[in-house]
Amino acid sequence: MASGCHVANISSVKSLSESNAAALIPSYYHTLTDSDGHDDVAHELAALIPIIDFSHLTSTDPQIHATAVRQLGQACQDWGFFIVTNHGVSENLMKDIMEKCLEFHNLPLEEKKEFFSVHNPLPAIKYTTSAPPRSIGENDLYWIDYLQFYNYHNQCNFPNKPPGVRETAMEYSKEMRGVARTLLEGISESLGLKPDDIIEHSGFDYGYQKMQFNLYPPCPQPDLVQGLPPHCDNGFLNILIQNGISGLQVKHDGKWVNVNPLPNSLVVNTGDELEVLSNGKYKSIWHRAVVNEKETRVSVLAVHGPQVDKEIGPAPGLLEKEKPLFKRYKYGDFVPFQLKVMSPEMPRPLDSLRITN
Ligand SMILES: O=C(O)CCC(=O)C(=O)O
Ligand SMILES: [Fe+2]
Repeated sequence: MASGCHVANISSVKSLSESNAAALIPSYYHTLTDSDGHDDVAHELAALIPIIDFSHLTSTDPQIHATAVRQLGQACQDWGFFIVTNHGVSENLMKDIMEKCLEFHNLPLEEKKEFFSVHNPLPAIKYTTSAPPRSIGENDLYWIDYLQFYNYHNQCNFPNKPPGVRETAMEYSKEMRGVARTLLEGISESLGLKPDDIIEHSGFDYGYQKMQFNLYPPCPQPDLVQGLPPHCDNGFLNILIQNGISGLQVKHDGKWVNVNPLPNSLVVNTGDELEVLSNGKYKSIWHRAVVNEKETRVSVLAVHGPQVDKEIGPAPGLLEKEKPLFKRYKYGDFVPFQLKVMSPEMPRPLDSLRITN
């Protein structure tokens, strides 16, 4: 890491936001350029983000199920982003995990610093500030503090503070894995495969899961900064809940679209490994988080991927009829390379896995 890197000297965006020093945001936070600013947001498209009724997907009526599978496939193909309703995850559990997220960020800095890490991209538990999850300390900083923890290889790396977070996070992560599994079965079917094809090929049931507690404090100059820069996520399906404050934007048809929170719904996006397993049909999608002047935005993310030591590639069932567009690779070898800042103008790390001829 460059010695001039600012992130090592910053305690948290939360404390910066709460101090007078925030009145003029330091220039190293100015990452929202004119060409990619708030003006480019296509507000008219927000209402078109697909909504998937999860109860239709799990319906025992074959026709209702088949329609839901078709809608899910269409949503993955057209948007790579969709909102899931009637998912059956308890509202109390969703409320509890959001509260634990906020309680974590409200802990004294000294307590949070136990998990502070800017150097190691994949520690078991990591708290950091200002750096997007895909970088390890650039001089472009972002208006976010976050805690992330991993749950795979039968390891449960859940934090032990604030009190009760462990139990809530364990229950929530189990629920999210279940939702992701059912969605993945539907997606597999939508590709003409057997429901458990993707799950089996990738070792999903023993797969990678990452949880992330994001905090975007109020920002006096929201038009200059970004919470998270444009990026694509790794993994299959990433599930986000948020506290009713807008900020997430998805790139669709070359324009940014606000993903406005719908009460009690889950926001789902497709990640790099779904692009690979679907042999390029369901693209990993660009998104970013912007911030606002008045309110603290909180989001909880659950990322789901293949088994870390498994070699994966386009689903074998698809290759009976088509040529592979991606090389096979071991997921665990690739994850660290995905932890890099990207922009829609740059080739994605995933593109290095493409078969070009
Ligand atoms: O907080 C959000 O709305 C987006 C979070 C996100 O995209 C991420 O953490 O990868
Ligand atoms: Fe993301």
